[in-house]
Amino acid sequence: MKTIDIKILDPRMQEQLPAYATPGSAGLDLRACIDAPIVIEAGQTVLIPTGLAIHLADPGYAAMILPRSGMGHKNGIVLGNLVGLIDSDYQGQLMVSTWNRGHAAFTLNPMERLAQLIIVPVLQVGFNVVEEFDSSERGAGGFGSTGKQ
Ligand SMILES: O=c1ccn([C@H]2C[C@H](O)[C@@H](COP(=O)(O)OP(=O)(O)OP(=O)(O)O)O2)c(=O)[nH]1
Repeated sequence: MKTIDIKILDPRMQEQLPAYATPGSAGLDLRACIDAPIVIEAGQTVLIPTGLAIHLADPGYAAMILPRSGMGHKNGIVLGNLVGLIDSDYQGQLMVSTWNRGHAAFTLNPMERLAQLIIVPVLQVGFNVVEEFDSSERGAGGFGSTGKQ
């Protein structure tokens, strides 16, 4: 398993570093490193610290912050930026833009599992400017152009 550098910015995270819940898990839970419960009103977005910083260092990787399914589906707690993209050279604290898209206030408790982090491979590309592309079966068709079935 690849290892990456991590800084523990909040001592409470010492005992609960993100870990894969099962051998097949893709995501690492991120916790709300807050000192007291925060009430997030319906429609409100708040930036929540995680107490952690990572440095992927390799431009062939990125990290993404995604909602937790249960929090999103049951409580309407998703991400204000929909997906958080963590650059390989970012060394600051991982922050979770937390959006209550639901219709009721939600109380976020200290150290509650809030979102999840996945590490993904990334391909950086250069551009080859052309006038015409080589032809392809799809061409410019999109947005349902292949029909409903
Ligand atoms: O949910 C997020 C999204 C981003 N970041 C951090 C890591 C990322 O590498 C950095 C910049 O993010 P992004 O490039 O998406 O932000 P931007 O609004 O385009 O600002 P910048 O000009 O800093 O790139 O902020 C987080 O901690 N949480």
